[in-house]
Amino acid sequence: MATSSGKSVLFVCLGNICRSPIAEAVFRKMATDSGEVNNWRIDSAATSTYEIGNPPDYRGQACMRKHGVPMRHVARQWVIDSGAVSDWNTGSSPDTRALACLRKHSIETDHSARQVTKEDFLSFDYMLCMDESNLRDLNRKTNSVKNCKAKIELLGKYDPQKQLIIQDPYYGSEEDFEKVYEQCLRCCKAFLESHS
Ligand SMILES: N#Cc1ccccc1-c1cc(NCCCN2CCCCC2)c2ccccc2n1
Repeated sequence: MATSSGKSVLFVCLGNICRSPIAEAVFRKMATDSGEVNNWRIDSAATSTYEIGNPPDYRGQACMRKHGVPMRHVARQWVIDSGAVSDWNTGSSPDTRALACLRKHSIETDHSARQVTKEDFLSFDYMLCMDESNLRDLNRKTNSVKNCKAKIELLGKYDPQKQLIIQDPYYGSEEDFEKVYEQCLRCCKAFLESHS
């Protein structure tokens, strides 16, 4: 849950391995560079169960590395790989101070895809999705959520170049991931500026 002065944004797409992890990483880097990252809770999720637990698509990771944008969405595997000697924290996320340290040194960390939960609708200020089918899926899910807090919008609504839809690059090429990156750059910049 974000602090009272904090704001929160959940980026959403179909599988949470292509578009929304890129949007999350781009927004986090912008918020970090502008000194505001500690005011924000930033996350990403899927409308589907297609890829739960999987890392971001390798084409998206390559695109992020090329642009020097650390990709975070630290997963359980971070704890399992480090192999805690105790079982005190099995299954929990890494300590936020550890995350901050990783982030500060632009150390790339793992991401594991997750599906949007009912709690997300109650705890995020914004749920920003990529295309009309994400919007339909999210709005349909709100039917079973009482007093939804989140403002559900297309991330493309913030694009100064008015490209409303961020197309699914899953069956696409490196260029299609580059286009997703450019759109996320424009939209996240405008969204951050209009909410700072
Ligand atoms: N669906 C669609 C679709 C339609 C047009 C363009 C792209 C996609 C597409 C397809 C994916 N996985 C292949 C099908 C998955 N299986 C579909 C039937 C249920 C069992 C799972 C994606 C996976 C991750 C992120 C984005 C994806 N996007």
